[in-house]
Amino acid sequence: MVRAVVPGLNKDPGSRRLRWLLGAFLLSAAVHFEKAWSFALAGLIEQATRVSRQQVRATNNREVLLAERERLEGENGKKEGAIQPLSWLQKPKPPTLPADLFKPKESLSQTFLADPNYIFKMVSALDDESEGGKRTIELGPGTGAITSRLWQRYPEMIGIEIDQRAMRVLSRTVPGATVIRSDVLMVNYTKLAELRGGPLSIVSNLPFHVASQALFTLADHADGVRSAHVILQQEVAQRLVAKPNSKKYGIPSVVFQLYADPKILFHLPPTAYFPRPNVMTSYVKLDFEAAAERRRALDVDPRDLRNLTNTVFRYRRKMMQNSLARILSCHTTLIDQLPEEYAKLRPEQIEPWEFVHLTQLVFGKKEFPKHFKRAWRGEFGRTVRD
Ligand SMILES: C[S@@+](CC[C@H](N)C(=O)[O-])C[C@H]1O[C@@H](n2cnc3c(N)ncnc32)[C@H](O)[C@@H]1O
Repeated sequence: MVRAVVPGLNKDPGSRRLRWLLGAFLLSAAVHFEKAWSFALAGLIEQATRVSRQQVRATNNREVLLAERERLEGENGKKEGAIQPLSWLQKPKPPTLPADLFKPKESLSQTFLADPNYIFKMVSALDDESEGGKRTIELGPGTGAITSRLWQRYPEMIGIEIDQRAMRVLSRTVPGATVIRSDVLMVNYTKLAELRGGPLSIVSNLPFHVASQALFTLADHADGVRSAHVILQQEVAQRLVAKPNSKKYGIPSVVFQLYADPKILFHLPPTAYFPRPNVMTSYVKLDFEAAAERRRALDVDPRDLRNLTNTVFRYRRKMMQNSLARILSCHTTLIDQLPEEYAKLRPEQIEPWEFVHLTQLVFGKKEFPKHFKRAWRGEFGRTVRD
């Protein structure tokens, strides 16, 4: 065959090797051509099969969806009607952050408010009257969901944020706002109030992991704080307002009902945030100004009051005489043993003002002030023990 294709090769005896090479080349070309052809054929077949499989799947989906729609329409009494697009069954998408924002950190409790209606309601509830709102302080402004609206109303406000990434975004979303990089637990609110010319109005969607600590920090600086409007987990909010003889009654109930008048203003569902928390939340007002007179009349060292409540609530199920035994034996107190009226009670049965009385007895403070008794008489439906 090679001789026929290249006739000149026959005459040259030295070209025998060349003839063999040419023959081998033509043979391998034929084999490769066949292989390539079968590959191409296999590819075409595979693609055709995939398309038909997709079609089958799509048909199945459509049938399932239509069947589901008919079922639901039947349940709702709508037997007939125009065919709706299949997307009607899809759940609404949760709100997302704009593409250029960072990934929220769980360790910083970064659940950002995403519902403008709740933000509007939150800001509307504020009543700071300082010049330009210079005493308005936002704790943890994050990417500026609240700040952008707050700043329009209070251009002299200050934000306190720990995350530098959030601060970078804030400098773009609310360029005019002043934000300090700090930990909200480390701020000296008394000093800040002095610098801003009076008690502060705090507003915050508090990071959950430090929410209680942040509130106790504010209580420690109660005279430097006018009010705190804060979002808390509903569970924590309910503990602030719980009354004696209930499961939720505890240390926060005693401290904040004495130091600020806590009030739940409204609740927010998880859908108001991105990412969604798996708990309900509440917007709470703590009115430190309204409770100022009472706070001053308490006449106890707040640390003593805290020490006592912490001790007794650590042993919720124990009677006071047992849980306080160690304090009574360790400290030089005005009393050797608890008065009868308290001894057999459990901490959850004792009202906030009675904890003040107890602190004064145990830690040797002044006589329980008469006007204080009057102020509290009947407020919790009980009369003062004499
Ligand atoms: C629940 S997010 C609220 C963000 C924003 N205010 C909003 O509502 O969308 C809490 C914010 O507090 C910040 N944060 C967390 N721990 C903090 C701390 N110890 N001190 C200051 N800011 C903190 C987080 O970085 C985050 O921006």
